[in-house]
Amino acid sequence: MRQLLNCPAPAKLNLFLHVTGRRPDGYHLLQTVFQLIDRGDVLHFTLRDDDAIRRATDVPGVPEEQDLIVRAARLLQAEAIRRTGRTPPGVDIAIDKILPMGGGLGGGSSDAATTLLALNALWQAGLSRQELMDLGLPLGADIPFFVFGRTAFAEGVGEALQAVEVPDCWYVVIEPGVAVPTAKIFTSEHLTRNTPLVIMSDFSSYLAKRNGLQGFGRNDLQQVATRLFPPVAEAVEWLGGYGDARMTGSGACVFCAFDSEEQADAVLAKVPDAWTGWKAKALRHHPLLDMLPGTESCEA
Ligand SMILES: C[C@](O)(CO)[C@H](O)COP(=O)(O)OP(=O)(O)OC[C@H]1O[C@@H](n2ccc(N)nc2=O)[C@H](O)[C@@H]1O
Ligand SMILES: Nc1ncnc2c1ncn2[C@@H]1O[C@H](COP(=O)(O)OP(=O)(O)OP(=O)(O)O)[C@@H](O)[C@H]1O
Repeated sequence: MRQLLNCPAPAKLNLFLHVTGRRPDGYHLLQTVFQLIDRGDVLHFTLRDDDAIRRATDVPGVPEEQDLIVRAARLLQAEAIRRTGRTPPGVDIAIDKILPMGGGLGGGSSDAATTLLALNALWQAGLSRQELMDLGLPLGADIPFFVFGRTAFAEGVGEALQAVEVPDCWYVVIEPGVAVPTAKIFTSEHLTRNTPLVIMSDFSSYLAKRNGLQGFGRNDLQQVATRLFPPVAEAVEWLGGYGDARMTGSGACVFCAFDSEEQADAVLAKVPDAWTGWKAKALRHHPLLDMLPGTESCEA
């Protein structure tokens, strides 16, 4: 019987995001804390009788050949052949796309990371977590974090990761209804690229002192995104009435942390109809990691 695996691809929030410099290749040096949350896409992997890799679901605006899921699967297949001399079986990959594209929630990157983790197990390709992170990085700066799979303080372009403890909490997230192209924000002449460096313990001791997530640092991409995309500015302003609301990634989504689910529910009930709003719980680690390395790990 052909093996079917159903695997989660959770979203991330950037609790703060500082742009600290720019590399000669144009990529930006960042400092950020990545937080996984319990909302995301779900991917379904079904092995094939041949060696083809196919996407089984149409994703509007993303041709199959450009889909990060397909590109990640092909990269891993080539690496598995190089290592073992054998071609692993092909796979059909269906996707329940929940996360908005251009939302700053890292949906495409998380899909790609889940593909790497799931196929590495399914194919018994034997790559270590670090090797999967290295393989994913050229496809997207957020992919190593999703493979790493724990709340993390990140530097470099997001690939230098250290696990960090943050308090459990709930988030209200607003989708302002626009898609923000990441490159457009990073290439803006208005972007500040010289935020002073912090060290991880600055963040940790701030949390310990304040006993909560509100207020450390800022998102340096927010000023540019809100100027170019007014609905993002409106969402920041509205949610800011209930706490320290800020944008995740390069936008468009805006979030605010709450200590309890009840507090999150109370704010969610007031979100204007023009926007999509939802709540999510902070995850300490990626749900797939409980399940790996055995393929039996994914919910079948
Ligand atoms: C802003 C973040 O969401 C923070 O988590 C990520 O750094 C963005 O990661 P991503 O969407 O995976 O971005 P990529 O697909 O790697 O890059 C898209 C484009 O954004 C710009 N980019 C991205 C990441 C980075 N550290 N510096 C950049 O300048 C580059 O122009 C790049 O061509
Ligand atoms: N499987 C995929 N899911 C979503 N987007 C994909 C996928 N494959 C490729 N893409 C491309 O990647 C772009 C960014 O999508 P993604 O959902 O990762 O955005 P994002 O949430 O803004 O990410 P980030 O937080 O990393 O900036 C999309 O606009 C799309 O063109």
